Amino acid sequence: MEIRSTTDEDRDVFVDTVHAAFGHFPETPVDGGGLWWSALETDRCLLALTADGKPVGTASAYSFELTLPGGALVPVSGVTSVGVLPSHRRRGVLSAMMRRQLGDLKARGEFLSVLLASEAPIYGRYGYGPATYTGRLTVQRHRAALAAPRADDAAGAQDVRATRGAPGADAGTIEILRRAECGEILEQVYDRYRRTQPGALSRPHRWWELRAGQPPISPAPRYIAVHRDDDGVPDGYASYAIESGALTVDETIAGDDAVFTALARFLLGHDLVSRVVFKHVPPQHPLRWQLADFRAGEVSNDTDWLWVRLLDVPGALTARAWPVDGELVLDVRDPFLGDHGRYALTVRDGKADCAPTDRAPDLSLDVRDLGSLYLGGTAPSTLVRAGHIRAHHPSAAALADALFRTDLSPHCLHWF
Ligand SMILES: CC(=O)SCCNC(=O)CCNC(=O)[C@H](O)C(C)(C)COP(=O)(O)OP(=O)(O)OC[C@H]1O[C@@H](n2cnc3c(N)ncnc32)[C@H](O)[C@@H]1OP(=O)(O)O
Repeated sequence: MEIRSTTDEDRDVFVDTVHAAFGHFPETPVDGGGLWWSALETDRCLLALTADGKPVGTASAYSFELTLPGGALVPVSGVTSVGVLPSHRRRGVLSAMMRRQLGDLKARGEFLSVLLASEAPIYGRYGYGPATYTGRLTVQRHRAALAAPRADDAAGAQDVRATRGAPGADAGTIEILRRAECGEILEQVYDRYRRTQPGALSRPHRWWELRAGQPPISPAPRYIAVHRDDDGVPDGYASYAIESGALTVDETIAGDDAVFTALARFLLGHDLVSRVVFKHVPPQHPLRWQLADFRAGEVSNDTDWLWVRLLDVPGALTARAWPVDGELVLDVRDPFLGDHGRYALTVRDGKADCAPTDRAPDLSLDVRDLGSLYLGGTAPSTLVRAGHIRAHHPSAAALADALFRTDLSPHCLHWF
């Protein structure tokens, strides 16, 4: 079997092979763009071919920027379009492609790779661990009143007042636009948002230009509620559609919590719908707590989203910011790439130094588990309790929890 990168001439073969691997028939072109294949970077696509030249496997990667805890923006590969024809599965084609791809990424000097997994059992063996999580919040519209905030209530004991639809309750304005009327507003608002949100990925201009991906990028019909601040500057949007009595929100992008609340209040106030479904709500999002009736919101589709793979442990650990000072010795195994390293992580004033050491380890872990911890979305103590990470003394897990924690939970809602 041969694995080689593609050229522009291979594009149709590559896309046909991906479709066949996923059990789809070839797509007919969509008027005005919208094929997410259009954003593929040909030189980052791999084809696996049999000895007689038949294409049987595909893998690719997009060039994104990832926001780390503390706000550093780093280049990452967004692995995608991974597929093997049903006729050639379980013969090691994927493993061969992953080995080639990880080698290529390291050779490019990248220290992180990310992906969205079609099935959870596939990618742990290649060193990827689930690192961000997401869910869907469904709110019954007739129970959707938001509670008034209590933080500034000096008495501290007043009853919750329902404020749904209360005029002037939120600062700024909301305008409903059609997708085609939005110009570059969505791209600009999204870009400002993702730079401050750990775990968020850039959406390169090319994606918006080509209308690649899912709403609100794609040409699928959607209403867009654009929020503007008191100076008229757009600082949030929600993309949504109404069908069969349900208002479904693809994504709510907000510069801060107050803008999110204003958009949520607007969406929850719609007549003629029985429920409002917010997709991509991260765990512990305050919206659930803002409902006057806590049980009016039901969380479903609670699942992993972004998986992270460290390609260079010191490079990755020194790139993110750290919330407290401390020292931790990590013994990290990377079975797929045959690597093993022991590192002293020393954090001072938010920055880490990470150097090889032969000191006794605090934690022993697989690189996939380090991927899960890296963005702060998974507590080390959880993986110790699960039996995946070994803590060598009683205080190791608590120390690691304090170090890996982030002020803002990581979240990613880009689909690729
Ligand atoms: C980032 C993305 O693009 S996600 C999309 C992934 N693609 C899909 O889901 C499309 C449909 N599925 C496929 O195309 C294929 O089944 C693939 C790509 C998932 C696997 O390709 P294969 O060539 O069969 O994998 P390969 O033979 O290299 O398997 C390697 C190991 O993974 C295991 N494995 C592969 N696929 C799966 C799976 N879906 N579930 C559980 N284990 C799996 C194999 O059993 C094997 O285990 P072993 O090393 O212990 O023997």
